[in-house]
Amino acid sequence: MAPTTGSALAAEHLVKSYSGGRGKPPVRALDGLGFEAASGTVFGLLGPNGAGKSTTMKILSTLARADSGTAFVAGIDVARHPARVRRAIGFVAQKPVSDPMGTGVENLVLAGRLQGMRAGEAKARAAELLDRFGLTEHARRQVKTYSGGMARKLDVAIGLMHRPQVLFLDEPTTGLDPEARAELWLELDRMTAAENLTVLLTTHYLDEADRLADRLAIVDHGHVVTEGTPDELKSGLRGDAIVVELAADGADPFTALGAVQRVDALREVGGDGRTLRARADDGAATLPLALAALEAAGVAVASATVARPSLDDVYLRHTGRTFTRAQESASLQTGAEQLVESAS
Ligand SMILES: Nc1ncnc2c1ncn2[C@@H]1O[C@H](COP(=O)(O)OP(=O)(O)OP(=O)(O)O)[C@@H](O)[C@H]1O
Repeated sequence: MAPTTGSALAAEHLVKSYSGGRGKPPVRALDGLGFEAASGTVFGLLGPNGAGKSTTMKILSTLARADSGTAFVAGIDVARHPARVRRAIGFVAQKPVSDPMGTGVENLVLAGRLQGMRAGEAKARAAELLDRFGLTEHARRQVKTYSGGMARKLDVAIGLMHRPQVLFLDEPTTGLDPEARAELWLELDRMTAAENLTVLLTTHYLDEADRLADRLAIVDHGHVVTEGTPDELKSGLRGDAIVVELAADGADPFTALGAVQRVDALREVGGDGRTLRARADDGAATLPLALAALEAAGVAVASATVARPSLDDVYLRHTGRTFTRAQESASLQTGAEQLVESAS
């Protein structure tokens, strides 16, 4: 089926299995995955390791073929016209693509020439991108002397040399320190606005998906479990989280629990030691009621917070486990597979 008009990316019912190797059953990496992303937006695929994000990206960028299902990029069918798709996209892989012995500008110009740009055009575009990513003063240094954040920015610039309509960013900030991540997020914001790009971003960082994506699909076991803007997904959870820490020398937690359970506007009230948790439709309005109930019961409070639901809460709601736990179990599985591999 052709995508909706205005969508730069469209995938429908994608299925892909890999051989499990050595008599093991095949691995079903994608199990009916589908989504659409509007032109000029950043669409995020969020999921723990092994969820199927990279496989989706490989199919959309023509690096792999789906067993079944359809995919369109910039309105072009990836299975029928892979060469046309390749001209329309830029791909920033997890691993660096630049030559560490070359300078920043040499790497960019080479990438442009490989894409068929003339020398003058490639130099002008390289200068423009070096400026956009704040790399102009480092342009003539070898890339091996760059920090992780600078090298990553150069990778993104290389992916943009030929002015693609769609840019694929596979886990762009993995391995960067928090400061470099925050800086790259800012650059990516500016870049999508300036280049009028559609971006497909994969990430296993909840904060990155929240910060960068206009819309998100949460991917688990090869299919999309839920989709929307980060705010839509979080507000779908109905209500803010209220957390109250009781003072160490205050009344006993059972008295405190009983007091807040009597506040009508609070739901899902629970206690864990001296921490009380509850949900409320309007946390800011309900917190004073909870504090008044505690005071009336003679309970001293050390601190109280209201928090909007996080994407971790969204993930928990749709998959039954926290994102951190899913990520840990994926790492454990990978570790176990590596042990089996090295033992056999
Ligand atoms: N070439 C391959 N051969 C066999 N199995 C594969 C291959 N590539 C991926 N897989 C398996 O397919 C599933 C999905 O992998 P994929 O790399 O798409 O997930 P991901 O969400 O991108 O995770 P990561 O962030 O670790 O790359 C995993 O179970 C993975 O082990």
